[in-house]
Amino acid sequence: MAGEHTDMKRVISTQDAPEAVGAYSQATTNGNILFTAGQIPMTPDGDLLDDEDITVQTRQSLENVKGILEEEGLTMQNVLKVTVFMDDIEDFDEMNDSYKEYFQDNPPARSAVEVANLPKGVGVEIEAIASTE
Ligand SMILES: C=C(N)C(=O)O
Repeated sequence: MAGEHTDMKRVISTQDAPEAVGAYSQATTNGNILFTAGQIPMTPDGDLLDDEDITVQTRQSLENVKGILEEEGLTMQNVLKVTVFMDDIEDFDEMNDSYKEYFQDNPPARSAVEVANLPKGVGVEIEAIASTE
């Protein structure tokens, strides 16, 4: 039947990424595809790295993405699409250098954009869409 849904939405929760700082889940999946929330440079213990340079902030954001994927038995190789939000596009090269550490071969599609402000005053926020297969 058209519009029939066979896979239910499921919320993913892990201690390997920071708790949500607002009304959202760390990630959701329907069993085929997984969406992470935008990950900011906050450690799983809740330490905010907003004063660190973009290299460090990018690494922590991606460590959080990685932690969420690992909760589901996935790796960064499962990632299909990434969106990187920065509060200053001049940070692009620095962000990209750290980013490359996580996606060496066949990197996912990506959009990288400057936005006016990010939650908690951080410099970067990164979200990912991954295949669960
Ligand atoms: C940090 C977020 N992902 C949010 O506030 O939606």
